Amino acid sequence: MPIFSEPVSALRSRIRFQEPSDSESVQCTPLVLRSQAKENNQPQYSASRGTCERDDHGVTSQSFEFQEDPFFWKDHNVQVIIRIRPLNNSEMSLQGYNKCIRQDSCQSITWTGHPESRFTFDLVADENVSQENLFKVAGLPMVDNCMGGYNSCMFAYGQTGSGKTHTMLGDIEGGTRRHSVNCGMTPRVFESLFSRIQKEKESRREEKLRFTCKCSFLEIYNEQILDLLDPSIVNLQIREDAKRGVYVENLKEVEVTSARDVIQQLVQGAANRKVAATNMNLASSRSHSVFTCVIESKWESQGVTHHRFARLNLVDLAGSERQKSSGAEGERLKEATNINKSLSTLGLVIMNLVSVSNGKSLHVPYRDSKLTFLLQDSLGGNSKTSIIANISPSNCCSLETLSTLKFAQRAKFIKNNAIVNEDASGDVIAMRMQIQQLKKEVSRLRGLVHGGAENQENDNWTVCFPGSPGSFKWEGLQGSFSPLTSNKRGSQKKEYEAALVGAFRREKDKEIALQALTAETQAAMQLAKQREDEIQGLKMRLRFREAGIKRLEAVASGKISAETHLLKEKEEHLKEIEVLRTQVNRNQEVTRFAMENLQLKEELRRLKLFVEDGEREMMNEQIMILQNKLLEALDWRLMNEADSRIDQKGGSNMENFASGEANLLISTQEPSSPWHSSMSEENEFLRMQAIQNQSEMDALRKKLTTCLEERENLERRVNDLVTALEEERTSKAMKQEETKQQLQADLPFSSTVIDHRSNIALDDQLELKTMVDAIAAASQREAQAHESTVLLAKENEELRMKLKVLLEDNNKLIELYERAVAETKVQDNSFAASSEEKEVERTKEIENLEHQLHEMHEENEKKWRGQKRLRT
Ligand SMILES: Nc1ncnc2c1ncn2[C@@H]1O[C@H](COP(=O)(O)OP(=O)(O)OP(=O)(O)O)[C@@H](O)[C@H]1O
Repeated sequence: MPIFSEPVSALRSRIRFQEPSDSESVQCTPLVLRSQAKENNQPQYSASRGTCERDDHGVTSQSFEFQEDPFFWKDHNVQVIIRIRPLNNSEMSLQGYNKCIRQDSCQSITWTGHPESRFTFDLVADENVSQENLFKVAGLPMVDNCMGGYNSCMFAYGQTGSGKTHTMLGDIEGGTRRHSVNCGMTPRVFESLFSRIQKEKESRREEKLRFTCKCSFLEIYNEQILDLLDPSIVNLQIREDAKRGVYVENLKEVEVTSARDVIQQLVQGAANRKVAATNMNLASSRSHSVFTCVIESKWESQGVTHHRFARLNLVDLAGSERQKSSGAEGERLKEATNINKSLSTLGLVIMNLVSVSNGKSLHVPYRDSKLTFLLQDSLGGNSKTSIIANISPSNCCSLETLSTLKFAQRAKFIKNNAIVNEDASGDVIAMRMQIQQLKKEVSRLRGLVHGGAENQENDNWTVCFPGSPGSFKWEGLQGSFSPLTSNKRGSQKKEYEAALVGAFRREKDKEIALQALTAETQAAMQLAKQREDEIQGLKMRLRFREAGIKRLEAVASGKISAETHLLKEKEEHLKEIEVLRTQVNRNQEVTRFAMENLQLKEELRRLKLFVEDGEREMMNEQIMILQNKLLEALDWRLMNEADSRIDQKGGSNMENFASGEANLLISTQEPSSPWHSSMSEENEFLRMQAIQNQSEMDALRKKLTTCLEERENLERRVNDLVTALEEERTSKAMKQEETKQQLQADLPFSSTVIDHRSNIALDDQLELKTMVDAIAAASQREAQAHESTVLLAKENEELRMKLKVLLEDNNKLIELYERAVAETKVQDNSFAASSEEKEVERTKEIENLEHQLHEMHEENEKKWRGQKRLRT
């Protein structure tokens, strides 16, 4: 029953608190009545930790105080609040008052399913918390943040029908909260904002404080951005640049000067929103809506024009839903798919942000959905973000509630880096000043490092951040500045310091390298000098030789005596020895060693420095970090693979989303995705197992053949023995016959003949005994053969059973494989085709094997029967 583009009816159902006559509406249950009673100061009775109340149905529940922490946003940039809505009619008719949650304190809640899980958040708002109370706790501080120049964002998350629109928009028909108790967060925020603006303007009149507020309202429907303030503009594009950051191109911006203006825009935009009836919600938002207001202020102080700005995003997300429960079909189903997909990306972004804040380096897939791309700054960026996770307490929504609680739990760990967006002067001037001051800062730090005096006077500088008009003035360590800018400044300072330390380290390295080079040059010069010395030595020796020759000539001509010559010779030899000795000392090899020694000394010195300066520890740390990164990458891969498998098993994406945490990892499943690779790996694994089974089967077949051969041999042997026995028997019978005949012929003759006959009988007896022994041995052998045949038959049977099990295994594998192949078929047709072919081949092969086995078995049986017959 689509209610599309019906502004009046859609708007009515959307922005008004459900009328009591509506059968599907959330009723003013006793709890709601209690909440109203509370607002009317009606008496309640107190429990130890909160307020204990009993409703008309006798159900007792505890109420806990819902109060803001005034210092929360000083130390935090992300706040997570759980809002429990009252049970509605259909839930009560299905599950009565049975609830899946139990609130334990104003911050903790227990999911009472199996196993019980306890969650802690910044705040838990039970069903008694009114719209006004929620605004005071969550909305007012956000207004303060915006006024202080912080980008702020509030988004409502939760399953369909959990109360997101009620929280963010509520009843806006009446205008502002003065008119309706159910008026939601957005109108209340703007009413408060404009009254603050008015007050500020009045109190700072002399500063010429001016405010400009521009608002826009968009929805992301089926991954398309539509302008709710101008529905004729469709499919808008998100852009990103250094100056404006992330923005929607051509989105209509309307200047607003009062809360009434804003509500007018809200009413207009809400009427254009895609709303439809589902089983879970009569007026279910089928899109994510983002209401943005940019608040700019300018004032003058001490001759400087200040410029501050803040972007306020109020987001009403579409609810996650299970097709089963929501009964989505056709267009609704397509919407639900897109909603769940973008919510999955949101979940993944949050999960990765949490990992990143834990020091892991992961890619955050902001661009995987329009929602996350647009909210990039609000998630892990420059923003103070409040997340309201809406849940239903009913047992009917147990799994969805658990899923929302888990999402909220993760979101708690997101770390944003919110800074005041303030600019004290023009960007260019500020940047020039920044460069100048940075230069001064560098020289100052250099001076510090080289022991120079610290120049405190030049310690003031201004930093401007590209991409936002914000800048801040560095006033030195003693300067006074907003504590809210100090975070950013601190991190910038740290970056500069890190860069500087890096530069100094490099400089130091260069100095060390220079020293090493100088040492090498000195050594080379020494070597050159040594060469010169060597040449000198050689020249000297040459001169000695020449002098020696001349002296010998003189001795030959008798000019000098041989004795004088020898003395002279001795003298010169001694000199030469001296020269050679010095040469040996300065020998090339020795020099090389000396140089090496020098280099080693240098290396040693460097290593000592390395250890002393803690460089070794640093490097170890770096190695550890790299190792951790590697492990994380592997973990991530494994996790993706596991999740892809879960996705596979869990069926459709939407059902998965509602049924647990794994749903948050569902990605677009592109062919190059980890899911695909894990499928291929699984296929590969199955293929390998099939191959292994095949080889095992081959081995068994071989064993079977050997067994059969052995059995045949044995049978042959038994047959031989049986034939031998038969022959023996016949020959024995023949011999006995012959003896008998001979005895009959010889009977009438003499006693010697009788003696001779008795001798023959003795021989015969001996022969008979030998034959009996032989027969006994043959029978024994036959019995043994029989035994081993029985054993072999048993073994055969076992092998056959094993083969059967293997075949069954193989069939199972083939089944698995076929399923995997069917799933990857769409992405890889060629692969599927080849898999099918292989499959057919394998099936044939298995059939063949079965056939062979059957034949072998039959053959065995036959042989066995034959043998049995033979034995009997
Ligand atoms: N805290 C609450 N107190 C009273 N009524 C509530 C509360 N929260 C939600 N409701 C009612 O529950 C019904 C569904 O709420 P709502 O439309 O805000 O859900 P939703 O989360 O925005 O759903 P969807 O994602 O389908 O758009 C509405 O009639 C709304 O008035």
